[in-house]
Amino acid sequence: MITTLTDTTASAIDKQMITMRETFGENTIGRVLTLIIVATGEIEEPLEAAVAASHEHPARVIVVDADPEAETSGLDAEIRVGRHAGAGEIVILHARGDVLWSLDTLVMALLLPDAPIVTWWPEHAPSSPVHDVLGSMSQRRITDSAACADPLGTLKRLRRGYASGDSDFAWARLTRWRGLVASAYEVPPISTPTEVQVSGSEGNPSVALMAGWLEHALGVPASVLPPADSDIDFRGVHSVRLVREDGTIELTRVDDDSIVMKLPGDDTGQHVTMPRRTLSELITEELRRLDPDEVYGEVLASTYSSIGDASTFASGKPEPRDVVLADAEAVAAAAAAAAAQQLAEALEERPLAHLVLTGGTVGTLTAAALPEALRAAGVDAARLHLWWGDERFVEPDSADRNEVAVRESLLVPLQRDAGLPARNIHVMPSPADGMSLDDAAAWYGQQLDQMGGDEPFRTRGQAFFDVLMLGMGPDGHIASLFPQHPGQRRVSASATGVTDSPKPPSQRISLTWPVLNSARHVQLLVAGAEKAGAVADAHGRIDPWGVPASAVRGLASTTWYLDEASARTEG
Ligand SMILES: O=C1O[C@H](COP(=O)(O)O)[C@@H](O)[C@H](O)[C@H]1O
Repeated sequence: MITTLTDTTASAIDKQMITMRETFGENTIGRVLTLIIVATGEIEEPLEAAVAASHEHPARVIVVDADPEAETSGLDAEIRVGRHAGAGEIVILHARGDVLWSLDTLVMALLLPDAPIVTWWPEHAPSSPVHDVLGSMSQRRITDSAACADPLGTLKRLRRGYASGDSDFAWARLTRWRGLVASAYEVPPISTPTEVQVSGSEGNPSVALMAGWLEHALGVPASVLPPADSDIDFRGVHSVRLVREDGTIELTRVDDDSIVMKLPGDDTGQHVTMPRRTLSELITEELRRLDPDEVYGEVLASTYSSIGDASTFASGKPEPRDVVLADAEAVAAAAAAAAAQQLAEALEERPLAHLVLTGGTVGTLTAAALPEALRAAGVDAARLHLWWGDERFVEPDSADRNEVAVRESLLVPLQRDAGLPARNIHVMPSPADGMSLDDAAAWYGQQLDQMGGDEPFRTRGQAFFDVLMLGMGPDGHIASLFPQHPGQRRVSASATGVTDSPKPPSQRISLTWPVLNSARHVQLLVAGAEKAGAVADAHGRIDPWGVPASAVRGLASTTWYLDEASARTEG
């Protein structure tokens, strides 16, 4: 039985499910878990797999089909029970616009009480599943890097954002391979291989993980080679070779259903049935074990042990340019006019535009110049969203707050005179919101992830913010990312709590490198001779650890708005 609800709510969905269950005489007692599937449009294939898995793991399946691009807001739902839902029950949520803001509350209202929660992203893996708004409520988080646009890039991002409880189908596809390799290896006399080779399709994450696993387990470097027979479509791993003193162990996939295993001294080899695994087999296996797969985490970490270089987020983008003006007021006026123009252009292309504000002396002056600049550029403020690059974690009305510094000059006039909705002003939390610093940062990061989708924050090809304004301290810090400060190492979440800030107040919230590097246009707003040294340093190579201001770039442009004093280099 399938029922459709249009423009509905969580409580209406819940009521309808109870009615349908009563009609069918079913109860939820037999359901062992809630499976959340996050998809965009392509829901039938994962749904079919989940229905198949439900025979072994009766589940409530909640499919979240989110459309952040929709111009209207609303929620439609489809409820499937009985033969359309296998041994489970299915709720499909088609969420648009503002509804995405309350996705967590919406899904929470539909969870099975006291049952484990698993979230599965069949495509578009978030970089840090545990920080995703739905991932954060789940014990188990399943991605499929092979189904993403850039599989190896995705795997690296997942490594950055890994938390215990994450798993990926590129790893699950190796379970049988790993079993066979281990049993072949254990045939006596056991000796450490001198050479390890994995061949498979280029850019395939299972191939990378197989090589990583062998290196991790055997302590021998594994080389990755293309498949010997390039005419055959070898998805994933084609062969594994362990060269030992007594001969070579070789396992080679010969077709979709089998592999040939050769042991030292056996040139013919034996056929072993090992069919490629279907999506339903993969999800069924994942649901079988809800405890964390720590080996996956270890292999992921050792495969990409050197991923930590924040400079990768800024590299490959257009070189910055300088605009030098007489003084701080002129800098603020020019930057505000340019930002207004860029926002107007953004609104010609998209329904909403996103501006990130900054604290600091010139940032505050620029914000004060914005209402007039936006009016002159014809920007519809009702379609603007305002964010902050950083905030001091102090009481909400403290003069130390970056938001307080622009309240009267920007926020009040834009709301009063230009129709900026209060809900579009995304103020960072303060201690009065009742959260710890870390929870407040995580909360803000989730607001961003929810609004922007996770993908734009981690890739070089897309942007979420239209204009990002940044002040810079004399030490070269931007937002609250300070030179040589451990706070800037956190890149898995969108926002981070910073303690022991070298500049008071000591507790702050800051956007992180990948998010700061997700803007179309970046403006650095600087004035004062005391900043000339940092300006010169930041114009050198990209060096996030030493000179944070060097490591943020926009996809379309990065402009340094400087007064003459800060632009002056000695000699
Ligand atoms: O503490 C901060 O400082 C920087 C730079 O401020 P400035 O007064 O030297 O211009 C600012 O960009 C940041 O938002 C703020 O929190």
